[in-house]
Amino acid sequence: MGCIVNLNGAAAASVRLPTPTEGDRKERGFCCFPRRHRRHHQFRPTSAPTATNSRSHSLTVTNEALNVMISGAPASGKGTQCHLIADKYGLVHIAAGDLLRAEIATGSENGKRAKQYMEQGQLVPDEIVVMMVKDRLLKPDSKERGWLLDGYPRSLSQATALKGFGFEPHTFLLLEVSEDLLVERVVGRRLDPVTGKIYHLKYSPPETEEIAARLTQRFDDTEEKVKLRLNTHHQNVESVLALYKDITVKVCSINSLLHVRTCLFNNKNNGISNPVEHLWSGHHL
Ligand SMILES: Nc1ncnc2c1ncn2[C@@H]1O[C@H](COP(=O)(O)OP(=O)(O)O)[C@@H](O)[C@H]1O
Repeated sequence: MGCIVNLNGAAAASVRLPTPTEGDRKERGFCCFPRRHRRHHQFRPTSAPTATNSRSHSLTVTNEALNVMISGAPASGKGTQCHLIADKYGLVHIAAGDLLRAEIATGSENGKRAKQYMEQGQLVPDEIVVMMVKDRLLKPDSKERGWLLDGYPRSLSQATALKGFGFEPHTFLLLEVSEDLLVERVVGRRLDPVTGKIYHLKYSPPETEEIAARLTQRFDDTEEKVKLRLNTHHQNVESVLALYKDITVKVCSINSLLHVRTCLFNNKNNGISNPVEHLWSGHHL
């Protein structure tokens, strides 16, 4: 079994962690980091250590920050999970799509080129994306706090490029949701440009007429474009997985960190042992 890490943040790397009992795991949501990456992490807990079991194994303190990659199809719940995970561990959330949209907003040549690909639901060429992500990962906050890289890599060449620059994740999270559900979520998804809140016309409608009137839709959130993006996603994820297979954790249809923890805990041999499709309510995009 890999290194046990409590995703509830109840134990810190600066203490000797108890070996969790079965009951501990169920109650507090432990997850397993794959054996190959039984590295020494410095996790930043959100609460004080509580466990004082004498049967202990140690996590040596180093200055190494936690580095996580997360991948999932459009509307698979990545945004929600990223917010929760980054918040929990104090990680810098770096979303490739956000970096690209920011570039588009500057009106630069790279931004204009990127937009053409994004409108087609295609991957933006590596020469634009790779350097953008690399530069962001090199910023001091990413190095100091650790990072949660969202939506990158989406191809083997992107993964290999990042590896070549010396960036390696400790774990690769893959969210898996059925295609029908994804299309429905994407097509009904709306953004409130004032608050930044995401709504769904059917599952999570705006609270007032005033909010409803100002909602916007992402230019690539149409059925046609999401299907293109889904195809691209499925084609590319397999090759990326090949590179990270030893550190991949698959998570099915989740809508809260609790469910991520459940899936992480139940993950065995990189397979899916706890599909929680029924837990998905569709209310959290
Ligand atoms: N790593 C990447 N490589 C190439 N293109 C990307 C990458 N990440 C995002 N994009 C482009 O930006 C678009 C929007 O990405 P994103 O915001 O992550 O939304 P989604 O998860 O819905 O695809 C993608 O459809 C793609 O065109």
